[in-house]
Amino acid sequence: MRKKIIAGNWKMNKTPSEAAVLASEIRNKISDAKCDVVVCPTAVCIPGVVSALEGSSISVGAQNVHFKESGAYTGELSSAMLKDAGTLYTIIGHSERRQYFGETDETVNLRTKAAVDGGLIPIVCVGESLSERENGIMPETVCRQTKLAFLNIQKDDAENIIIAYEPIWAIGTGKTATAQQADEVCGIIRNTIKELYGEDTAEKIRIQYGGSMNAGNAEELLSMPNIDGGLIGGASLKPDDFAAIIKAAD
Ligand SMILES: O=C[C@H](O)COP(=O)(O)O
Repeated sequence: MRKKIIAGNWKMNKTPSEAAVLASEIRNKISDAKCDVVVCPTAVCIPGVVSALEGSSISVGAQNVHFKESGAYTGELSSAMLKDAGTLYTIIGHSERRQYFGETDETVNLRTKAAVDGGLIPIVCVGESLSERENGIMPETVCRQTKLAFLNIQKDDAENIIIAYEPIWAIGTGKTATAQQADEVCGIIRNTIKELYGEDTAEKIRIQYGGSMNAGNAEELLSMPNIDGGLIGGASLKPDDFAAIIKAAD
């Protein structure tokens, strides 16, 4: 039985002081979660959020990580920096990074390796666009993204990586994949992991769904056999809604 994992991606929202308040509000609402809970604020908010959540069971994640350890990479953050600041997870390859910041399957793989080597748990995002789905190449897209993200990742490390399936057409649109659609794709991703590492790894790895998950639809999505959690955008900024999603996961 895989433990569910609910992660909030706060994206480019909240100032450091607002983020610390939000973290405290969330902490007050979910003291007894049975699933893993993660919040991912912007990098500048990490120290305040880490301190607001100190002593709680909620972990902090980053929204990205660079693949080099240090050097002339203006504006970037290494695994070591994030780890030292108190983060345990990092999102990698979110579709917004792929769409607006030139993220490729190759850089997603480099970042994934750097995160693993630096002791961070990657949350690797994959997902098809609407036109890929409509043209019948959704399976090819998610298989390719998954295979390339895991290139040169050892089996022992692979099983700890989290994969987030996020159909681009469902992100921030209010248009959720049906539970059946989401489960089907998470199953395709799990099969890809089985091809790469074998059945035991495929059974252990956790696959989240992300894309307009909210308090109303979380229970159905999270009850599906291949969905092990959620990567939540908008609803993770509302403590009551985020708490309701965590309750649905428990
Ligand atoms: O990382 C989170 C996803 O992009 C989902 O965002 P959303 O819940 O606002 O649709």
